[in-house]
Amino acid sequence: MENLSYSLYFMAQVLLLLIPLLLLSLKFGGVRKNQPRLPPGPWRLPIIGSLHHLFKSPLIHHALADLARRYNAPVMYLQLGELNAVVISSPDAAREVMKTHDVIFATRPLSATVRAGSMIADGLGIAFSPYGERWRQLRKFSTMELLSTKRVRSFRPIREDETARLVTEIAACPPGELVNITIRVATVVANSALRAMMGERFRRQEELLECITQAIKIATGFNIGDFFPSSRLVRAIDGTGRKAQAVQRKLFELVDHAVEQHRERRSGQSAIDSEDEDMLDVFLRIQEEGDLGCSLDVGDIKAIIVDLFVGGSEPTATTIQWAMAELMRNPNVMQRAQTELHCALQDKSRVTEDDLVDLPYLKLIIKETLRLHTPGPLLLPRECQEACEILGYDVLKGTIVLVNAWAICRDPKYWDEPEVFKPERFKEGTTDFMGTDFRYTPFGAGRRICPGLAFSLANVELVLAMLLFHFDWQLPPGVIPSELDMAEEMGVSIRRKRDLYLKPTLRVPL
Ligand code: HEM
Repeated sequence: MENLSYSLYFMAQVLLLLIPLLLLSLKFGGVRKNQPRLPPGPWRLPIIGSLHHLFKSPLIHHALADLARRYNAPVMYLQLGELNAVVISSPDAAREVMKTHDVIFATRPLSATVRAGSMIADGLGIAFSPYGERWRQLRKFSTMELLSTKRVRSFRPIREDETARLVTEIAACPPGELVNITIRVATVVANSALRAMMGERFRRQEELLECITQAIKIATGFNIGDFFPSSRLVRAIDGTGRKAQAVQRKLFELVDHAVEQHRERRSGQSAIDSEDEDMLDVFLRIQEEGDLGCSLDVGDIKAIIVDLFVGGSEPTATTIQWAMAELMRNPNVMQRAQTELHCALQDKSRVTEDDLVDLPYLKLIIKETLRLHTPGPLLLPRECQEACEILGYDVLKGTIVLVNAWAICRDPKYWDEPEVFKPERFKEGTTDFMGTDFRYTPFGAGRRICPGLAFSLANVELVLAMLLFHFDWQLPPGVIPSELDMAEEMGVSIRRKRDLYLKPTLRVPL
């Protein structure tokens, strides 16, 4: 009897507990109907969310491509610490982000590392300025004054001089010696870019390059503080913010120094011919003339120069390095490219930029290289400024959006034999770099598309043409083409993990 009354009492307790739970769940069920329909994604842990899934590969674009495949999710939701993120892995979804809703996604997120750097106090430059009037003015200034076709053409003597120096140095190597292509190419691209930006007069070039290397390491490292922006403790333990600040300060001090050098030179001489101006000259002239329609202070100048140099040099160099590696792995393609060059140049002893127009196959090689080795595999992140829908899924305001252009460029749904290097695939059709074919967006698309396209391609085409015209190339002894190491490593762009060494044989002396 005692047991029975205890059981009744227990059941009554359970019922008493269940009724409110039932009511709550009914209420909760009602709310759920109005809850956002988030895209699918991997399971999450408390606090860190989906972060642990990213550690499955040291290359984040690989890890994200695997997850998107596993969850069959062209639009995939991830909770990265305190941040909401959505990863885009299909051309249709990419079109919605970079075309249909371009304005909503035209701002970039500012990570805790970037916020911590003094960058913000000095000016955000083009890449980090939020979408709006200020960004529009800076972008217009850059595209019309610094990176226009006319301006890029005016840097032609610099490019031809630097590439001629590269050929002379390689030709002077003892016969049979292996040449480190990775370093040679990185140097020629950095020197061309620095001369175009700051002229030949910049005396602290080595210091600047070292500082930029540091900045790249910090910006591309895995900084746990970036995922917990509200936690001072995590940021303090992480310590990246302090390092970023120190490097940024040094970087800006060096650019300040270059600005001073330019000011001194300008004050001591009459107007510089527009053809002879480097980018800093253009900045200072426009600042003096004051006809930009907006203020341009030294902070802006510093931030833009750093943007252009940091954002532009490494992707340009890695494109050339990957192209050389692919040509060594594909001797037929190499032979065809060299035949095209020698036919187009006939008896000439050097390549000039005028010759590049007659090299359609070389241009196909560059396109194919940018497909297989998309330098910015996740483009540059965007931030959702207003809740919206992508392929029927809700994307919340403040969500970080990553477009996995690398995964789309290697997806067999959109490319025939995607892992094979086949420049001919671009022969037919109209796919170009302008971001209108969302299967292929190595330079991004929409309002934020890369403004350095012409500047970059001018370098890639000339350096490649010179290397293939003046030399024949062999792999190191014992390495066969199909076994050439193609491992990747994360930098500002996806670069080769190990340097590429090749043996040159001089074919056409300069
Ligand atoms: C092969 C070489 C290059 C590749 C693959 C590349 C790729 C990209 C990509 C994917 C973006 C983001 C686009 C988006 O969000 O839709 C970007 C932005 C940018 N790139 Fe490049 N880039 C290259 C070279 C350059 C060069 C040479 C410069 C300058 C001299 C440059 C300057 C910039 C700047 C300033 C932005 C930010 C634009 C903005 O936010 O409005 N890039 N680039």
